[in-house]
Amino acid sequence: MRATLLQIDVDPDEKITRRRERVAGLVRAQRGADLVVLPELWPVGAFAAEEFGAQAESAEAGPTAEAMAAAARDAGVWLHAGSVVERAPGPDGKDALYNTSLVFSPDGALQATYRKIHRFGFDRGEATLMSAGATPVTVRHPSAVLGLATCYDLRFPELFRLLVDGGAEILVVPAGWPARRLAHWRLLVQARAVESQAYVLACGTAGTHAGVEQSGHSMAVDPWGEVLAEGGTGEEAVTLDLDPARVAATRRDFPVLRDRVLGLPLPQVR
Ligand SMILES: O=C(O)CCC(=O)C(=O)O
Repeated sequence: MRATLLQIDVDPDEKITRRRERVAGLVRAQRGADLVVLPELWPVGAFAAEEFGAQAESAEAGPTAEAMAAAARDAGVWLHAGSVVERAPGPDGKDALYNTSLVFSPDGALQATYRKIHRFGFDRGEATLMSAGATPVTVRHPSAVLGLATCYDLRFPELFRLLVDGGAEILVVPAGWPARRLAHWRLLVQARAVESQAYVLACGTAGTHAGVEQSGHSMAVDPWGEVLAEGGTGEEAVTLDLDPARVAATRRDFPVLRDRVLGLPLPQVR
């Protein structure tokens, strides 16, 4: 299985309409890949909070969804199109924003959406402007089950446990990770692969937007925790071959997941 992570430079001087066209062109150039992955919020920029409202769109029929559906169809590839700022009714029926990932099959059909569960920013940015998703999502690709997570989700292993329990073999993580915490990124991507005994495909952005330098360093890690491919800091396509059968083989030969003990009580301070 051939996968390509498209590490996009989110340049605030590039118009979003232009970036959409450019990224669609990059996806179209990936004919022959089995899976193409884009980063988190690449149209607007993960830290461009002041633009989230103006750039919010429908996850099913917005300009990014339409451009990415067409690009996936033209290239004949499965496409994890990263995420967009989705505008949709919240649980109370009022207008809400979500950080929503989109996955397309090669016929251009939207196979899955995933609303980021853990919002980043503490009391600012995404954490205050966006609503949280509440549903872990897995997607059946012809070669493997994909488990979806987004950026800050990487810090929450309990989500990845649920994805593994849901059958995930390849964990796909679009991100807009700051360069300041590159060491955390590399460690967490590898940790999620080792503990899940799964591939992790983690696709970040390049460049600096809203004053936040992005880490780049998109990574593909195998179920043993080995880094198969890693990007630099600029825009680039990181391509690698992976063998989904290695997930079951690793879980069989080193059966850590089988040894989980569930339902333990909370410890009492003594
Ligand atoms: O957890 C981090 O350090 C970065 C997370 C982040 O940038 C995000 O989720 O957008």
